[in-house]
Amino acid sequence: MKISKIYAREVLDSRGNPTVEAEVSIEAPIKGSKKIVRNIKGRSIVPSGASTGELEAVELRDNDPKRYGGKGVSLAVNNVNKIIANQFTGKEFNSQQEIDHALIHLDGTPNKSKLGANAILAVSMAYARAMAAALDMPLYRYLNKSGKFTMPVPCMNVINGGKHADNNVDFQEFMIAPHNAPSFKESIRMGEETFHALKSILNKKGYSTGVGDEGGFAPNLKSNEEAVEVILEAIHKAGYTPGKDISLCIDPASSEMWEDDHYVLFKSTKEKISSEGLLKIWDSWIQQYPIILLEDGMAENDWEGWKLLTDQLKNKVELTGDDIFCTNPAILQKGIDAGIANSVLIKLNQIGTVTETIDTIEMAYKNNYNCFISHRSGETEDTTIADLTVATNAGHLKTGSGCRGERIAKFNQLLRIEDELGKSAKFAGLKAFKNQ
Ligand SMILES: C=C(OP(=O)(O)O)C(=O)O
Ligand SMILES: [Mg+2]
Repeated sequence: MKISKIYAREVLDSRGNPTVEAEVSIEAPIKGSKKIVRNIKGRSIVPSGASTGELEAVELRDNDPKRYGGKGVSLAVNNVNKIIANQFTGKEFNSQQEIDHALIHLDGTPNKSKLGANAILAVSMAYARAMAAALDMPLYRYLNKSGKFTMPVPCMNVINGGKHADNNVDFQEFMIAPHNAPSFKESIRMGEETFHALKSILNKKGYSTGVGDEGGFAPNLKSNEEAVEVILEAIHKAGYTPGKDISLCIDPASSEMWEDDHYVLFKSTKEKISSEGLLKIWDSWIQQYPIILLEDGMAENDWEGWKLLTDQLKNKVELTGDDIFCTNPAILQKGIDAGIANSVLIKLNQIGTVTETIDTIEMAYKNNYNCFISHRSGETEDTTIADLTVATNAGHLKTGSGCRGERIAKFNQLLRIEDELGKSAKFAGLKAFKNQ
């Protein structure tokens, strides 16, 4: 189908920073007629990270201090409106791969630094939406290749720390995974009930119930362990059993704690820890607490630490690589060859096209790695990741928790998808996680 228009504008993300929204219109034939066409428009918005991996595709920002402190996206928007629109309007593409490879070629750099991954991904995702609409199918069907659909366990980030909150908690994300449920709908209910119980526990203890970037609470606590302990208390208070009904996932975002050759608990005690020391912490946490997934347990530049971590814990929990892989198939291949991690975090804007994201997912599956689909800390109402999770049968995703609209948008989209699929979609449950 032919592209009739491509247009981008600057809109806002959940931190109030500008980001790129693109609209792609295509000429779709009306059923039964080859000549009469209708214009179908797809629209999508790109999210933005704060604790980013060094090798992520380039998010093009203006660097003009007078606009959003240098974070404007007018260069990326112009690249869509001037360069991509000029090249692609009137052109016909036969598949998502074809347009995405044309975008990669037009950019011509290895990390999408010329046009910006934010410009490229906005167009790639908007094209996917336009195509899905033109083919009269939901996005999750358009992105699906297997004919099978799985509803994911929502890993809900209920305590925020690290770079995502102004508190004293060093580790970035403390998530609950309500896996002992018959459906996504019930799983979300269990998660939200726990979230509400956590709020009342924090209140009673005199802690703040203000929230961080991803919607989890962001209290000042006595220690990082206390974050886990109040969550376990909340699971009990909500009427569930930790480990049996709801387990924990942790993303300490270790790259943020990495300084040359050691880690620093940069927000609490300022203590310095070696890779071996950090591994000891994870090993004892996994023995003490019902943790089923540890993301970025080591830093992106500490491949030796990652190897130690993988060798010691790969048969116990899911070890997900975020900053270390950056959703990049070439880097993931290196990780597979080196025996690092057993799961990969999937963020569309780390790599910059829908096609490359799916390439990474397929490579992971072929090598017996899990895929954990993820939002960014700067999000919008765009719900592409909800459809992507169901389409790729990833079985689990993280998209924040209970009280911020840009996170709820993904939950609501998953509720819609489950409702629409009815019995044909199975809830992933605990087996979505490696080693469970
Ligand atoms: C979602 C994350 O944060 P950000 O979007 O800030 O990279 C993460 O580190 O997994
Ligand atoms: Mg992470």
